Amino acid sequence: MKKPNRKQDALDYHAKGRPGKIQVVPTKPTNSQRDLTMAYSPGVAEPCLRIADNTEDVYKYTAKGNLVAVISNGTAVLGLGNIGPEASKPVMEGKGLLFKIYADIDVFDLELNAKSVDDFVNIVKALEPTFGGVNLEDISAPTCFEIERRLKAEMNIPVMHDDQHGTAIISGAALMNACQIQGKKLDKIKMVVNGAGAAAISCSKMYLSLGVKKENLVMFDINGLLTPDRTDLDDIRLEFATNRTDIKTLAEAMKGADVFVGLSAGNVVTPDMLKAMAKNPIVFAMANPEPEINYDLAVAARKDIIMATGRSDFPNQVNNVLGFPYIFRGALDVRATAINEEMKIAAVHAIAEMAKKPVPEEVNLAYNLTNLKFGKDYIIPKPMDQRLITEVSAAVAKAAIESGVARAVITDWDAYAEELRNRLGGNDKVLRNLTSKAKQNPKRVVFAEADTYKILRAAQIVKDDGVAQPILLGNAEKIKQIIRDNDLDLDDVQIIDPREGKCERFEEYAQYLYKKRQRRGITLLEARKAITDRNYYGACMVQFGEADALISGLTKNYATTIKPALQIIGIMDGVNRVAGMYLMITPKGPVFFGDTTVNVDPTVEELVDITVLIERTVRQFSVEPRVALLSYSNFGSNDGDVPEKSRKAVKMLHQRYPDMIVDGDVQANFALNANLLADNFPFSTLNGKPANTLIFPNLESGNIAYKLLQELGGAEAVGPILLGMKKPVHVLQLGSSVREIVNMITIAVIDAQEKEKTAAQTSIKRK
Ligand SMILES: NC(=O)C1=CN([C@@H]2O[C@H](COP(=O)(O)OP(=O)(O)OC[C@H]3O[C@@H](n4cnc5c(N)ncnc54)[C@H](OP(=O)(O)O)[C@@H]3O)[C@@H](O)[C@H]2O)C=CC1
Ligand SMILES: CC(=O)C(=O)O
Ligand SMILES: [Mg+2]
Repeated sequence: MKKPNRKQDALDYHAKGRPGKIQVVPTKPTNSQRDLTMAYSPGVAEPCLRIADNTEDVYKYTAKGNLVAVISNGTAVLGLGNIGPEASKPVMEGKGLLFKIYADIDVFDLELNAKSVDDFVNIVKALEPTFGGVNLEDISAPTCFEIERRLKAEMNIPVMHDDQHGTAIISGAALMNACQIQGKKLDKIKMVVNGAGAAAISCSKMYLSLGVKKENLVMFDINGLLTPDRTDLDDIRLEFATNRTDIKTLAEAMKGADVFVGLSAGNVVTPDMLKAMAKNPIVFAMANPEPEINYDLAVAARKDIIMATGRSDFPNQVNNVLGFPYIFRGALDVRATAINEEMKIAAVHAIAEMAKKPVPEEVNLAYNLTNLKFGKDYIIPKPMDQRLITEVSAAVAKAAIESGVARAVITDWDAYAEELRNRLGGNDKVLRNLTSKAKQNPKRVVFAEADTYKILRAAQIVKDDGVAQPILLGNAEKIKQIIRDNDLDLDDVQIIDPREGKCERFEEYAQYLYKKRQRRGITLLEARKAITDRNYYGACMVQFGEADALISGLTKNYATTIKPALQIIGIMDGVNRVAGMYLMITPKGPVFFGDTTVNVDPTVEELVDITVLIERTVRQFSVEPRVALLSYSNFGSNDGDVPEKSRKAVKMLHQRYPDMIVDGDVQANFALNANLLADNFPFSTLNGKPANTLIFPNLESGNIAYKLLQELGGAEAVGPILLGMKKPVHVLQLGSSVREIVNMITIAVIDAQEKEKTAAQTSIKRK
């Protein structure tokens, strides 16, 4: 089978749109002359003078306190080696991205042309006024040890070489837990460490401090076993030299070993080596991107193994990503002058303990798993576990205070935990959760416009990700040509050409349409012609259970696309109309908008129907709906047909659905600002939190609002999500991007899952 072109995907991911992965975003208003006067000269002079009087005020008036420098010279980039500072930049930008999404820390990545210790140290030291902390990254041993030692001694902000200490913390926690599960004692285990670089040395020191005995640890570098008689070793490595004379090779060392730790290079360990290890072995193959031994090979070699890698695509990802965002978060929040041993050990224990607690459902969902629990395949928490920020950052901050390196004190730990949770926002999380939900039960999705590159590209992505099984409708030759021209891996995907005589279901579908519409003026001839239209054919496939969902609309207008689906499939029982909704991913979090696509000027009853449809669907996305019916007035403050309509609809909703959190008429700013609402309208049933579901009084306002937000507010629009159809049909916006199509396919799969669930419940009730 042809391999999907993932290398090209990775290149496109970095190159498309604005090149790279991060940008700088102003945090203050900049929209008037007055704003600019304050942001720059003359207003900026005021904070300058305050800071000149009291240097500590730099934390008060600038971004320093939340700004970390990720600094590398490119000499040991992942396991790729000394590839230079420019080539290390994607990794450092990636690290910046992770700092931001996991701990809301801003990062400048700095790639230095500085190989010698002196050059490197002088540059970084001079940067102290700018940053709240320094994360050294991918600097090779032994230079990295001296660089870090000097910077820690000579700087007054936290400095941490993450490959050393981040890795030591995470793998230390993993080792403690793995030993507990395998019934091994840290002070008894026999350990083989492959690699004697930054990560391996520092991890080994951590293991010794956790109880591993030095005489039970042997270490290898590229030239073999570290022994005292080797003349090429510096003092740091000589510390791990062994006097054992019975072993020379890695294979020999592995015989009877309890634990293998790899921080070296990919594919240097064989299944036979694992077979020679002691009972219940522990293998951490942490080289990136290729582990020392492939995960599948390792678990095939030993049934009793605990196997971990640095990668996210296998169980037990032992990777420093689990630590650095939260360690720096805790250190910054108490303005620590250093990241000391106490803070590191606190992080080890916080991470290890977290793995033993029950796993929140959203973590299972995020990883497409059903029952993650402490055990061989779950020795440490998953990177997407949102408890990490509260558990690890708080533990680190506490240890900083207790060990005397904090310059700020936290007393209200509950408030701090809430502050940490609020830092996470909820944006990409919603999309990630939707993808995970879709992957749990992928569905067959038929594409009416499969003869376009964008659709095929999206089909490739959802197929690769296990979100959906695509079915391609269209001219088979043309589709195959596009697949070939673009090196796509869709050869094994079903292609159907709906032209007469080219597919077996054609006549059956034509007869079905004819029967449904014969009293609405259609002839059999016309029905046959209609079925050659892929929107009719696709709708029939869904109606007849040959596909679970239909996606169309990329090249045709909305009305043309939706009409065949309405004729063939029709609307849901108990529902009076269809409606359209968008999930808007805004800088302040996700908000649902409706009706944005179908009903031009709904009556009060229609507005009630639309609200109910939307409220139910929002629930299906695992979000508790808080619904506001918007207008230009607040709870009767203005007369007019529009506010009157929203008001009446809310009254009916309150009567018919007393449990629904819904209110209106209300202006958008009040609906979205909980404080403003509480101050002015304390009686509102929306009080407490901002609304997350906005119902517009008519199509005009809904459509204009979402398009404005998309174009001017930088929001991502996921949709239009068509609600109320009997079976899943979703209509793309004309000219949607591949990302938008992928999002819609995900929505369609979830829709199919939910409809399947409802059908099953209905059939149980009937029985
Ligand atoms: N999972 C995680 O979180 C992390 C993983 N890593 C991974 O660990 C590896 C090392 O990183 P780092 O310590 O920063 O880099 P360094 O360059 O500092 O160290 C690499 C070490 O590996 C040794 N080595 C290379 N090839 C072999 C081999 N075939 N057999 C034995 N030893 C070998 C080198 O030997 P010599 O000294 O003789 O050159 C050196 O001691 C990388 O693959 C990196 O991706 C690093 C940090 C975190
Ligand atoms: C994960 C990491 O920091 C590395 O592989 O270098
Ligand atoms: Mg690294």
